[in-house]
Amino acid sequence: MSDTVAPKGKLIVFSAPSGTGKSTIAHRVMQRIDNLVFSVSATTRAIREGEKDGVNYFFLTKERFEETIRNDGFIEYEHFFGNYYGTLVDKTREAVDTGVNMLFDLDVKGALNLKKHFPRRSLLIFIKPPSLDVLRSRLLGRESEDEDALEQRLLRASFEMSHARDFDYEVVNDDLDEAVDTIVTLIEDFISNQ
Ligand SMILES: Nc1ncnc2c1ncn2[C@@H]1O[C@H](COP(=O)(O)OP(=O)(O)OP(=O)(O)O)[C@@H](O)[C@H]1O
Ligand SMILES: Nc1nc2c(ncn2[C@@H]2O[C@H](COP(=O)(O)O)[C@@H](O)[C@H]2O)c(=O)[nH]1
Repeated sequence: MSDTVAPKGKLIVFSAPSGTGKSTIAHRVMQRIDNLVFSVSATTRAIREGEKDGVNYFFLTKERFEETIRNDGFIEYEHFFGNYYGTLVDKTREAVDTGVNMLFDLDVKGALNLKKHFPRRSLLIFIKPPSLDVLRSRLLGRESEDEDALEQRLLRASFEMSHARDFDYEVVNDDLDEAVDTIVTLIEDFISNQ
């Protein structure tokens, strides 16, 4: 898949250490911007309370995920936190070709890979927590992980933070309303100016 045939849709990518608030911000941003559709990734991780298959993720078995890898079904995929996560090629191609703007929530490697496929069509926004202590308390407050899984996520945070400068923009999610306002402006400018 390449960027050279002037596809119409734009790709907006959020990355951040787990627990920073990407999903929370994504939800609010989608309420404010028309023609912006969330890219539903595939994953092998267990479904969380309140999540729905096909809405938050396509929840696949490891075997099904690996079959999809063999069939070149992912634009990008990564393995971390003991699970696979990947962006489905068909869904992305369809959106881009039909002029739909998509919002992605990807780890840093996935974000940088997607940008390689769509260098001019993608906007990478890195969302930072105010501090690692705040990140820990947000993850604790979410009550979605056991202690081991929480420590795994915090350990990976410094790796993710080390790539912040590779992104087009960095935004701190301290005050949620302010972060959302800033990000909405960045996205609206990007969508309208290119
Ligand atoms: N600005 C903020 N101030 C205080 N709490 C926040 C803020 N933004 C998000 N939160 C809370 O932090 C927790 C983590 O947020 P969220 O699930 O959106 O993170 P995430 O980056 O999407 O994590 P993951 O990558 O693990 O999916 C949630 O309980 C959310 O309500
Ligand atoms: N490279 C990719 N990373 C992805 C994708 N979908 C989600 N993610 C990232 O996974 C972590 C953990 O998510 P969680 O739902 O288990 O908390 C998060 O940081 C996402 O950004 C993907 O398709 N590719």
